[in-house]
Amino acid sequence: MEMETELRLESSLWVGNKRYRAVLSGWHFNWTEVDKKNRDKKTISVPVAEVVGVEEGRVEILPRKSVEDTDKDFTVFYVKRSSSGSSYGLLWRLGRIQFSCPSRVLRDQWTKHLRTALKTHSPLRPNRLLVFINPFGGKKKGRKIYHSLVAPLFELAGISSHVIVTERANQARDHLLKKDLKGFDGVVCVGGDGMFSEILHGLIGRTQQEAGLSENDPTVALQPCPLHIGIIPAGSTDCVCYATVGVIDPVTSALHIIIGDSQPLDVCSVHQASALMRYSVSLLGYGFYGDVLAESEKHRWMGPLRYDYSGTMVYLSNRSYAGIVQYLPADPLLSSPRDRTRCLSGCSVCSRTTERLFPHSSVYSSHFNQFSSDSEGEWVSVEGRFRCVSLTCMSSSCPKSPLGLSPSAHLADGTGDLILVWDTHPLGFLKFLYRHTSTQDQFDLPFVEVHRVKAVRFSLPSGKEEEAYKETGGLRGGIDEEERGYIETVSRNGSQQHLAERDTGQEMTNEQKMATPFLCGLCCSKVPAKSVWNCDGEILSSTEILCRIHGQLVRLYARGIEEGAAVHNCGKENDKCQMGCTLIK
Ligand SMILES: Nc1ncnc2c1ncn2[C@@H]1O[C@H](COP(=O)(O)OP(=O)(O)OP(=O)(O)O)[C@@H](O)[C@H]1O
Ligand SMILES: CCCCCCCCCCCCC/C=C/[C@@H](O)[C@H](CO)NC(C)=O
Ligand SMILES: [Ca+2]
Repeated sequence: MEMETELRLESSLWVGNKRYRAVLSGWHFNWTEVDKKNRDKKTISVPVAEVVGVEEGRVEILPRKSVEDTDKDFTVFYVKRSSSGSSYGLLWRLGRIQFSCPSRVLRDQWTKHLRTALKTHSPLRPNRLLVFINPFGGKKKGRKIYHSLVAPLFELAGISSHVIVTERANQARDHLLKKDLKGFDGVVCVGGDGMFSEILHGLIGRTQQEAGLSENDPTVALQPCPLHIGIIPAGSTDCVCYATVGVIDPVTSALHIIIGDSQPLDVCSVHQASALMRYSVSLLGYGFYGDVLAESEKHRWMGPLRYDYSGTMVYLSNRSYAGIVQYLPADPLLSSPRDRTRCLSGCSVCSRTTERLFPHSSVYSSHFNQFSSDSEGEWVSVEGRFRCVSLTCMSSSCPKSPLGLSPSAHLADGTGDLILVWDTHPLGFLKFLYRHTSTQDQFDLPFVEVHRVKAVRFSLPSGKEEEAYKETGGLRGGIDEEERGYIETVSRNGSQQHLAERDTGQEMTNEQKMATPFLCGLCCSKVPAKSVWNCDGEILSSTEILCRIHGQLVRLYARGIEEGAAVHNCGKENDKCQMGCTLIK
């Protein structure tokens, strides 16, 4: 046995009847079979940060925990990447190896050193977690997913959890706003994007309350949240999980939580006049995405299928909406939404942002304010008719769209991508939508623009707030056979020239809007002149809004998409792909 520094340990160990040389040194723990011929020798190397737990004896945890406590054995549990990769990121599974030592003293040395190394190399591992389970999310399997797949792993890792199964919407948010959170290292939500949004609002709100900051003021530099958020996917849409982990898999997410991975995330605050409306991370969408959400709310009984049904109905309704979009461009020298890069684990663009936002290396101290009224002069303004206006702080990849709404967007660069889809022929818009499902560039279309931004304002052309319906006079968006929209030609240069044709009608209440059937633009004559905003799956009650991106406002137990993960055109798992698809790195 050799022991150089406190954290280096090397000795012979047995696994079954085979002898191994095991080494704990620096950041790695590895073991190599010794009696093999050189060319067959294989070393298994596990980063210490990915060791899940070390137990005395021969331990199994599945189907239930069993311990055979022999005094010369110990078991190491670690993160093992699954060979059957998934559609985007890598699946993580629990690896296990049982070692036998020549003596009890050596066994105790190994367990002690490994445990000390774990603490040293992953300081953000949680000890105590607050867990909220939405029992009604997705296929209503939240409780089962947590208790059968996640809780045994937390127990193995020595994490104590306080579990709350919610009984009403917003219970988790209210708890985080009001109750004592002392002693918790993080908050875990078991549910979908809606449940994540509750946690996000609760934690951001609580942090600002404690810092004495007003969430309503869009110019205030909000305080980053000290508690990490873990997402165990169990919803209908788990876009935030997919875009930050690369796979929708409760075990993978639980392992990221256990080892204390830390992924900062940009958050967009949405204001009306000087009041905060909501926060968004994945999609703030007006037009198509707002209409799909409003329509889908009427068909909740369909479950997750309601989005496909509503998407088709809204597409057929063939709508476009007038609006004025103003945006504050981000520094084009730092990155671009068209640079065809991808934000992967350890992304250098996001790391540089961390250095810029937190120059004194303490994430929770001086947060640099990226946004001030000095930037007022730099706003760019465009006006016209849009199929959709979308703002996303990250790629927003999801199983339906493996590369996402904006494939080169960054999780934590302090910016969002503003996607403007000008009015166009229905087939052009279908092409745009379809490209989200493949590797084809959805921005390489003449009626689409994408801008990397720090803030956005949206307003209706004068008079539009009072107008609700537009007489279409038949085919809309089909007047000009060109793909580039007919309205775009008169209004996209930012000169704020108003549309030649004005919408007419009167303002509807929200309830009326929700009750309005989606009328088909091909055969019906009246459609509403205003859409609604879809804010991460919630409908906003205002149309005219101001949005501001707050760089790295929250941290998730995740690490972004790991390099080497593959994406299939077909969106299927590697081993199930039947289409001979191209792999995209
Ligand atoms: N006990 C509860 N009863 C009713 N609603 C709840 C409860 N707990 C949480 N919610 C609400 O349910 C909404 C949807 O939850 P979640 O995101 O987990 O599931 P989902 O199936 O993905 O939903 P959606 O697709 O509608 O976003 C959330 O906005 C949350 O506020
Ligand atoms: C002809 C094929 C058309 C396919 C169109 C695919 C477009 C997919 C783009 C999906 C982006 C999802 C972004 C995430 C949004 C979430 O915030 C939100 C809440 O869960 N989900 C929805 C559906 O609004
Ligand atoms: Ca971003």
